[in-house]
Amino acid sequence: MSTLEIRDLHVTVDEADGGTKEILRGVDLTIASGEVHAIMGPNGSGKSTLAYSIAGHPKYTVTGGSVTLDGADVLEMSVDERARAGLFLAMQYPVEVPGVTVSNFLRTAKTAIDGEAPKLRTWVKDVKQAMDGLRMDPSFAERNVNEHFSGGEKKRHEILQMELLKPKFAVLDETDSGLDVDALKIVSEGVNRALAGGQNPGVLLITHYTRILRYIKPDFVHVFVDGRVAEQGGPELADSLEETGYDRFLAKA
Ligand SMILES: Nc1ncnc2c1ncn2[C@@H]1O[C@H](COP(=O)(O)OP(=O)(O)OP(=O)(O)O)[C@@H](O)[C@H]1O
Repeated sequence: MSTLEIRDLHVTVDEADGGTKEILRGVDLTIASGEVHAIMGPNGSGKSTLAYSIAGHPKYTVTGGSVTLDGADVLEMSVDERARAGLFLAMQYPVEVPGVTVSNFLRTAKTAIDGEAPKLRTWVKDVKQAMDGLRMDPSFAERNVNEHFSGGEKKRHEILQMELLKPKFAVLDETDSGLDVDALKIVSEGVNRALAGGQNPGVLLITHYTRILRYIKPDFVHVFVDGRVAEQGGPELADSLEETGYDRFLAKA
């Protein structure tokens, strides 16, 4: 059983004109193994900034608060130390890695995270099984990471990574964006397989739409407004947001 704890997190970003802007203004969130937490909120409320801050993106400066994984200070860790500690972050805009195939990338990542190369025979089987589950053509493994990937291919590739790297905690930023109805189901099934797998990960799922929550059942829903959690509840909160929108939170902010 692991816990990812975010306490009173404040984050600023450097703006192009040389100024700084505070985006996260005191985020509190605790995620335990096996829990799915959905974060919903209006555009620009800071949801992706939270994901980037947990990932250690250099553009975002933590000015206060803490992020700990089983008590260890995540903010003190380098980006690769965070991955080795068991954090996985699937970003809204993944970068292209020309010259590195999906197959090489996955094996290198797995080796770096586990501290030893995976046994070839089981690894090849695991990759094939995960790709089959996500209905990915085997030729996909020989393509360069994210190069000319369609929106749906990027999302499948992220979930493929999550299934194979077996993190303790996964932050999925808009995994549902750009997916057709069939792909949404396939990708959600991949997340559910990872949730049911031995690692029992905790998941932070950033989304605009409740449709993905029909497939991936959240234990908690957090409404993110103006850089902090404005309200939390169970899955029924997502349904009420669908009907009422964010007006009542924006009025308070
Ligand atoms: N690197 C950056 N430079 C300048 N401003 C930024 C940067 N990153 C985020 N911001 C600003 O911070 C605010 C929060 O952005 P963020 O992307 O975290 O919101 P979001 O809730 O994920 O939005 P969306 O739902 O539209 O994806 C926005 O006003 C955005 O313009």
